[in-house]
Amino acid sequence: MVTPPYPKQVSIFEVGARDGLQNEAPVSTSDKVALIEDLAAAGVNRIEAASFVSPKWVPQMADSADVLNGIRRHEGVTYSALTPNLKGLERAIAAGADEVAIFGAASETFSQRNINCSIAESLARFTPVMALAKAHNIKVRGYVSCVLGCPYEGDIAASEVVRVSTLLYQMGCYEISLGDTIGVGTAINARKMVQAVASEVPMSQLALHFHDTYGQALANILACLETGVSVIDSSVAGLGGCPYAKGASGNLATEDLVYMLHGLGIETGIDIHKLAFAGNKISQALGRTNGAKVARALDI
Ligand SMILES: CC(C)(COP(=O)([O-])OP(=O)([O-])OC[C@H]1O[C@@H](n2cnc3c(N)ncnc32)[C@H](O)[C@@H]1OP(=O)([O-])[O-])[C@@H](O)C(=O)NCCC(=O)NCCSC(=O)C[C@@](C)(O)CC(=O)[O-]
Repeated sequence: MVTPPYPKQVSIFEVGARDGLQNEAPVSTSDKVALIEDLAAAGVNRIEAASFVSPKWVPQMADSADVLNGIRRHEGVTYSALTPNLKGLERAIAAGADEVAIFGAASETFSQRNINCSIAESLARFTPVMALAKAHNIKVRGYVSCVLGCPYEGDIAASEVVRVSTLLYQMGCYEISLGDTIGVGTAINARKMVQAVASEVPMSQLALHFHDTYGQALANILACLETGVSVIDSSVAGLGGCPYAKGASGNLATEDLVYMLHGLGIETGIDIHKLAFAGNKISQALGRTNGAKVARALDI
């Protein structure tokens, strides 16, 4: 069923418990723990579970250490955490994160508003984070925000996306996740952006992280799959948004992504019914409807 040039397999990096819940009404630590365990039970093997940022900036993530300490670890599952600086990394190490992520931006203004420093300052701040992570044998992922547009600056030059992605890769990030933070991208632009970054960073080290604000994420991902990219970030139940990007909706819902991929004959290792169960449960805890169209249609 898989027709070249689509990959046979896609690795899904689930960000609902972090990118999703950081921008939802607060839920209890036990609801977060249950979500992460439900995701693992559904076959999700890469889960961003925590964020060791300033609790003053993002109070929803203040209990990240308790979350990581509270989960029963499933074999073969990687539990990841955001770490903006050394203090974040030290907290993540103490809490037993398997891997961490640093996050920069291709937009100066977004960088200032999100992490309170310029792009250059952020890269300097990441250098000791990379060194300490290396000393602890912890893999580091790199995010680049605003790859297809910025809430403050509008269009972002592809050359800037390539520059920041390349610097993070050269610093030692094993994977670069390209964030359409406010979901403004469309298919051809998205594909061109990925191809531009792939001229400097190997395609096998790239991931897509597309928010669905304008309902374009699935189309954009389909267009980008043709480039050979095979890692996709998504958020169960379409949870979340971005605290510094007004109007941004959540990442593409994992249920909708998995449905499309399985329809194309692309393997994910995920049981869509168990996934929808996980999404319904956290949606109930939040008192909102499940944002995944597929989960609503499956009616579990
Ligand atoms: C980066 C900082 C910390 C700089 O924040 P700052 O205020 O410039 O930092 P500071 O070094 O001056 O420290 C100020 C205070 O914060 C504390 N602090 C400092 N660091 C930490 C830490 N790690 N953990 C806990 N506390 C910390 C520090 O100890 C101090 O405490 P005080 O002395 O005032 O009591 C802040 O701006 C911050 O936390 N920003 C995070 C913003 C965030 O989480 N945004 C959302 C995630 S990014 C995203 O969602 C996009 C992504 C990745 O999904 C991709 C996409 O969609 O585009």
